[in-house]
Amino acid sequence: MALPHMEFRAFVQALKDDGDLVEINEECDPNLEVSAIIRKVVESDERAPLFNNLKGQNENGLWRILGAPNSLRSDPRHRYGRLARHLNLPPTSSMKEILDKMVSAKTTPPIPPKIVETGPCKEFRLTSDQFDLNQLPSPTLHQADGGKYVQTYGMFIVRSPDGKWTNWSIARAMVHDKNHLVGLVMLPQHIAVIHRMWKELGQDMPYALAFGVPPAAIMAASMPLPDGLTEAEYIGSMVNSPLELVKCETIDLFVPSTSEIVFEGTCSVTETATEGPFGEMHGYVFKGDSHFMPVYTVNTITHRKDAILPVCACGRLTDETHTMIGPLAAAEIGYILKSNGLPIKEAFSPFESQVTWVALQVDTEKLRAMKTSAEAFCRQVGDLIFRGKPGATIHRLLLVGDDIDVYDFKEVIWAFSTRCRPVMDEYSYEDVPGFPLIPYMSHGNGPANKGGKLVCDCLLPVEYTTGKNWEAADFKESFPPELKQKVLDRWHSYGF
Ligand SMILES: Cc1cc2c3c(c1C)C(C)(C)C[C@@H](CCc1ccccc1)N3c1c(nc(O)[nH]c1=O)N2C[C@H](O)[C@H](O)[C@H](O)COP(=O)(O)O
Ligand SMILES: [K+]
Repeated sequence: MALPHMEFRAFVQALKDDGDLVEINEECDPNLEVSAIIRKVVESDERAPLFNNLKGQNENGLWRILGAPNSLRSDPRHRYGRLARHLNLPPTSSMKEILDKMVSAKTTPPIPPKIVETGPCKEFRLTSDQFDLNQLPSPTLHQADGGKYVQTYGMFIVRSPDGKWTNWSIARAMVHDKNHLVGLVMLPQHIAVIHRMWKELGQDMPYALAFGVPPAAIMAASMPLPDGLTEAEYIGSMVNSPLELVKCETIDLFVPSTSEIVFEGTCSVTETATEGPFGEMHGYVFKGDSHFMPVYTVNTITHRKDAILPVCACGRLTDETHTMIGPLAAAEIGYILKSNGLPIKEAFSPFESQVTWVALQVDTEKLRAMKTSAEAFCRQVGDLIFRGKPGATIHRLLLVGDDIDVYDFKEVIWAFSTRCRPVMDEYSYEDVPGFPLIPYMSHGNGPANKGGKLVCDCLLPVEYTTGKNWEAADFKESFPPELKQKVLDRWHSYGF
């Protein structure tokens, strides 16, 4: 068996070996019961549930479900262990180490994938008359959802008409009927950019939807990497070995050979159907909130025996939409700012902001050397991020000083609450694209697709000129080192 970051089934085994899996062998109903269990799991950072016995499985075991594939572990020492396993990092890895790994391939040469003849994803093949997506155990995730969201953690594979750019990404999709899905295709996402290219040609867009792909691949699929970049090569470079891909049965695209399940077909560039409502990443489902979205035809399904469908039952904290979308966007945002010469050290999206904020730790010594003003610096950061794609889902950028650990929300909210004077220290952006899925946008007072963004300056004026002129009134900063050491040494003998 391959390594966990390179094969989904090995990844599930690794979770089991870590004691991070609960196998449920009693029959469970994909209509809400499965999702209710997953919801309870992710709201308490419990072990990942593997549903081995679903109502509606077919004779070849199509399909089982793994819930909460990339959510949090309750043990603080292994908090991000499931994310670490996606990248072949130690389960004790910090979020910084995980995100640094995700940007590590920016500076190493791409490693193209290797095409292989066949693979486990080809064990079984079903043509469109041999399956019904409503009969298979497609899960209903929230009672007010508009359909069965079978696609929440699979990877769409689409390619530009000239064949030069193959994009891998996660985008949601629900069952429309026996052989069709309808899915969210929205700009500035690359799946929508490529869909438009096919629309201009007047040709339906070939797609593959691979479930249970190599965990390292699904991480890159969820990251806003640059336009034109082919994730397969990026991931190869990140894991320092070529991904193995196999050709689809009916279209000229390639999928990871160890994928659990592969849907193949075309995405219409003319036909749409109602999509949603869906219990989304910000924690809401608005009744009747559906939109017309493209229809995907599922012509063929290939799969492994007893294949596993990974499912993200998203909503309130903490699931894959929080552990991946915000942090991976923050990683890309941090990289963009640094490569533009700005003095940014770390970037993270706090879960407590429902990943609508990114906190940026500033190297204030370098900042002072810039001899810049707060306004100029904040505008420089805001212009670079809010006018680009990686910032699409982020509505607040918080600039904090060297003393603030952006991976610790207590630190971030302390700096924001005490160093950023409301209005005066905030720089607004009303003329940039907004993220229409945030409730104050989709169901708020202003335009859903435009504006509503801020750069919040949580640096005090002295940090721009002469440097920090305070001591934190806390154990760390308000006592001489030898006294602190004495207290720590004698902590138990005092009686604590
Ligand atoms: C990890 C994850 C990521 C997404 C999504 C999901 C999960 C679990 C859900 C559970 C399927 C929910 C939904 C969140 C909605 C969302 C929309 C647009 C941006 C971010 C989130 N979803 C995406 C969705 N994107 C849509 O366009 N469409 C989607 O439906 N994403 C985010 C998406 O994968 C990232 O933005 C990637 O950067 C996209 O790749 P790209 O930059 O276009 O090459
Ligand atoms: K991507």
